[in-house]
Amino acid sequence: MFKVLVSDPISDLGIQQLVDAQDVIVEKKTGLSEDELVAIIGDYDALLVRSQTRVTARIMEAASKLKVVGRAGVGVDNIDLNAATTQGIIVINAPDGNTITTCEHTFAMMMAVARHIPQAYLKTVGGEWDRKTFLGVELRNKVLGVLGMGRIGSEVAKRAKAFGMQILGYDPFLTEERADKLGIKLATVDEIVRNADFMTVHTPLTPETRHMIGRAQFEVMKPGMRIVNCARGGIIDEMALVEAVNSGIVAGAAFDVFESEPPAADHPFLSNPKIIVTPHLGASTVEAQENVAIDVSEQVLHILRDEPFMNAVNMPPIPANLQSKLQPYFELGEKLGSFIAQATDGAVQEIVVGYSGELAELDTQPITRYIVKGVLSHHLGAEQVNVVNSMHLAKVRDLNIVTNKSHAAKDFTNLVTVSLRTKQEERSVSGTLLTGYGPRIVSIDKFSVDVTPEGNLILIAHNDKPGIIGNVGTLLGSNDVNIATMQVGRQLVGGSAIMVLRVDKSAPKDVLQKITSLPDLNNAKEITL
Ligand SMILES: NC(=O)C1=CN([C@@H]2O[C@H](COP(=O)(O)OP(=O)(O)OC[C@H]3O[C@@H](n4cnc5c(N)ncnc54)[C@H](O)[C@@H]3O)[C@@H](O)[C@H]2O)C=CC1
Ligand SMILES: O=C(O)CCC(=O)C(=O)O
Repeated sequence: MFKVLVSDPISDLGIQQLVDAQDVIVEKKTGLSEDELVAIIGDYDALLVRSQTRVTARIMEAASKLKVVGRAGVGVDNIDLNAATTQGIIVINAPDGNTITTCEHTFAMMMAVARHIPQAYLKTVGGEWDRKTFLGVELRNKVLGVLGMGRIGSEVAKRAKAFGMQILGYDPFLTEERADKLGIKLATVDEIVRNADFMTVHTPLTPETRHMIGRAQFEVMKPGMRIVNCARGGIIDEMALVEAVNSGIVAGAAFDVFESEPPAADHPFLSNPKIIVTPHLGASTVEAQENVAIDVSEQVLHILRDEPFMNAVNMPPIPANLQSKLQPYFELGEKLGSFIAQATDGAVQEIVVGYSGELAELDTQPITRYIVKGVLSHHLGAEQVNVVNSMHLAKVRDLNIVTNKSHAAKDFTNLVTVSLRTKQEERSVSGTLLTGYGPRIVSIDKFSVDVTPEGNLILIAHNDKPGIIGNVGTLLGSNDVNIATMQVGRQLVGGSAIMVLRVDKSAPKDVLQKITSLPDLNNAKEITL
């Protein structure tokens, strides 16, 4: 008999299939503290949560029988995925079930902020009949900027068209072809903030999206913008938003999510008359809660019964017969994928993976999954992508993945090459495993290098001229960024060249910009591995 613990309020109808299963006992215990969960989790084979329960490393460590944690929803930021992977616990989510509901909440928020509905309601129930203060704006003919054109963002864009809005969309995976299909215009973040009348964010919270709308964006924003966040707190810098509202740049904002939830009683959003808020209700409809609970219950049953399952968000089992041969290449593959994703500009259209040497004899698909994971994690957030779902995520984004094999591996026993093709450019990186030294990057584009793929790197494209290395070193040094190692690659004296620096700490963005504007320097990118 399998025991399933439901530790958050989850739709009864949604978990009915678990309750009805002959081989499952379901127990509902909500509102437990971490200590209480640690004390009882050892009895259970599966744990079902929404977003309240924080499934911490301590809980995972105490979960001696636990096979699966099921998240009835999308975001898994309340679950320690690394701890789950370490303990061999599969984490699954229900990515599709609350898309429409959250999209509709976004619209509810957009309309509420356009027409001051919460503020007008409060006055009216307070006994005032104020028909002057709440002059709103129409959505029709307005420009809506959508940052993040995944499941929810795409549905928002579809509905916005029905309201007669023009839509500008930005997403690292949005190509012009897909934008055309959706009837929207592909734009940059900068174009969106300068031109949109309304803006809504639908990205995960990742190091890249944290504060993607901050002071710099508010400074150039079209005055009178109205902003909605029904995705994750922190994508928009809360304090910068309050300043922009107070200075009149932002006419109104509607937030369902906060950097810290619940927000403190003195959080400035809660007393600002131009900012309306809801307590993370994006997914809170009868339908969505049923959908996500049905989806997650179905997959939990499959996992408990050792049947094929979907929607895993952490590490899957590795094919046993190949494990010892392939495993050393998993880390290399993921790092090469991450490296090239960070080095390349534009929406990714194709990943070409080349295996040469002895590797060409093996089924290298598991390595490819790690490579694709590395590429996608940079844009989708590390907690969303894993080796189970990386190929699927690539497929739904129309990303072409091509694998080439060759027995010749130049000077190496094995060589893995990852090339990324975007609308703007094509770049490639090759790596190998050096016995006794581990993963190494041995070429970038056409240049030979020898770089250990870890830590903070700065990749610079420049012309091979005297004094460049000194100029870069001086600039970094004067900004307190210490260079640990340096590699330079060139083909011809005086021709194009690259420089790869390992630095002891991340270089501030403005320092990278200054490097790019040095004479004979073409660009500088920070790459974190
Ligand atoms: N308020 C609520 O109750 C709910 C919130 N959510 C949140 O909504 C967000 C979106 O969810 P889905 O659409 O289901 O996810 P999704 O994974 O389908 O879409 C996210 C999109 O963001 C894009 N993205 C990543 N980095 C970006 C960047 N720097 N700039 C622009 N786009 C970027 C990705 O390429 C992806 O297409 C997530 O944060 C999710 O946790 C989801 C459901 C309910
Ligand atoms: O369970 C909830 O209500 C939160 C939903 C959410 O934020 C998500 O699915 O990412």
